[in-house]
Amino acid sequence: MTNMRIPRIPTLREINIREKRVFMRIDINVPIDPDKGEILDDRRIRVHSQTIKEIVEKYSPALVLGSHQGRPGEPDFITLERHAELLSKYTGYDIKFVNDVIGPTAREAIRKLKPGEILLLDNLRLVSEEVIEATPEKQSYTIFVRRLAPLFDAYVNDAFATAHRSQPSIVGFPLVLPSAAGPLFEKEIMALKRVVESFESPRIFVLGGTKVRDLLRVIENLVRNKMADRILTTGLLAQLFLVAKGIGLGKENMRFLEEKGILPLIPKARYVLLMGAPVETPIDFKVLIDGETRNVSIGEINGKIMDIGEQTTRIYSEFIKDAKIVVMRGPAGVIEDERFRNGTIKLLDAAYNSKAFVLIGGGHLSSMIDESKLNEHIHVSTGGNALLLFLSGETLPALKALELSAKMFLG
Ligand SMILES: Nc1ncnc2c1ncn2[C@@H]1O[C@H](COP(=O)(O)OP(=O)(O)O)[C@@H](O)[C@H]1O
Ligand SMILES: O=C(OP(=O)(O)O)[C@H](O)COP(=O)(O)O
Repeated sequence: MTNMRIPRIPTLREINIREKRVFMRIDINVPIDPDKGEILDDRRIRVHSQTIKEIVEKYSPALVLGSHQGRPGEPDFITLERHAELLSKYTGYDIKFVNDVIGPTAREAIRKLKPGEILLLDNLRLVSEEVIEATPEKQSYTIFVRRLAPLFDAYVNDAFATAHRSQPSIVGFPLVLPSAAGPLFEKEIMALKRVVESFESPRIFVLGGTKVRDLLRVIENLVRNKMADRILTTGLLAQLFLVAKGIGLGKENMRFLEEKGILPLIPKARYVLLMGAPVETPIDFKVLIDGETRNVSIGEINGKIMDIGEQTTRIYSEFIKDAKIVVMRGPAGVIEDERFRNGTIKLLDAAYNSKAFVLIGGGHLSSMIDESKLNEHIHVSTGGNALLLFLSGETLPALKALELSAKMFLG
């Protein structure tokens, strides 16, 4: 058991939304093809469709949905028209769409909505206030919240993947309306609780990908909170730890790590090792050399590291198979190239076949999941950074706002 505290969050069982007017924040922010503007992966839309259906069937509210998509100025900042079509397809309900957020057209559409009907507002980040982060108190006074809140009886936050943002649609409404976490948010928290509050061991963290700075922060907290028995490193994180241990990776990989801004993190990596972080590093890699792939042991690395090697994959898989808790975040290799997916696929296979409770987070890793192999022991989180920050011991603003809301409205 760790000493992390999870705030008490109000759920839909504690507020009344039956046939009420409800604003529900969801996160259907999905990868978009930068040239065509098309949705590349709709997993988040499919997952949210489940909970939307659940809520409508159970409570029949006049349900208004809000989500962001991308960030202003980025190619993935698009309107939500196509998202509404997909939500209709996956829920089987006619989900109305309004190309407005807080203006007269949106407010009229919200007023007209009847119990049992569903409306999706346009991209919430079309309102400039939505991209500013501030305290819940401050956000509750934004024009965004003041325009919309009077039209609703309750607020529901089902956007776990945005729980680390202190934006009006996440933290402003809970201070002015009776609020609760939605079913998906609750499910995500239950899965995280299982990891942070469990006594079961061994607990294995399989950390890879490229977000090395964030991962070091996570590891530091894992050590402080005594949460991990082993941390199996892959991706660029593994390369950093090997360099920190004084193992040469060859010029090409060192140049790559330098370009990615990873070398300045060496002192921090040495610090977490000295703190006693149970970090394991690969003993071999799949490399790309003169257009050819080769499996090489550390100590004789030549070429660009692209994936963990066969021996490492085998040994890591054994650890995963014997674990009681497994948390996986970030792919083991350059999965965009199918020649370098083997490590990631095999580690996921070990997780499907283990008896452990498995928590999988992050977009790239989730895109490698074989959905036919999932079972009740595996939780695929919609969260990326939210999950990571939570596991690293930080208080997520969405949780804090819901906790404040419970004190204000539920006593
Ligand atoms: N050895 C490696 N060299 C370069 N990139 C890597 C390596 N291993 C993994 N990656 C990259 O990591 C990226 C995904 O990492 P990240 O964004 O942290 O994952 P997620 O989307 O799950 O949060 C992929 O684009 C993949 O190519
Ligand atoms: O995709 C998201 O987070 P993620 O990149 O951590 O998975 C959320 O929708 C938050 O988006 P943001 O990082 O633009 O605030």
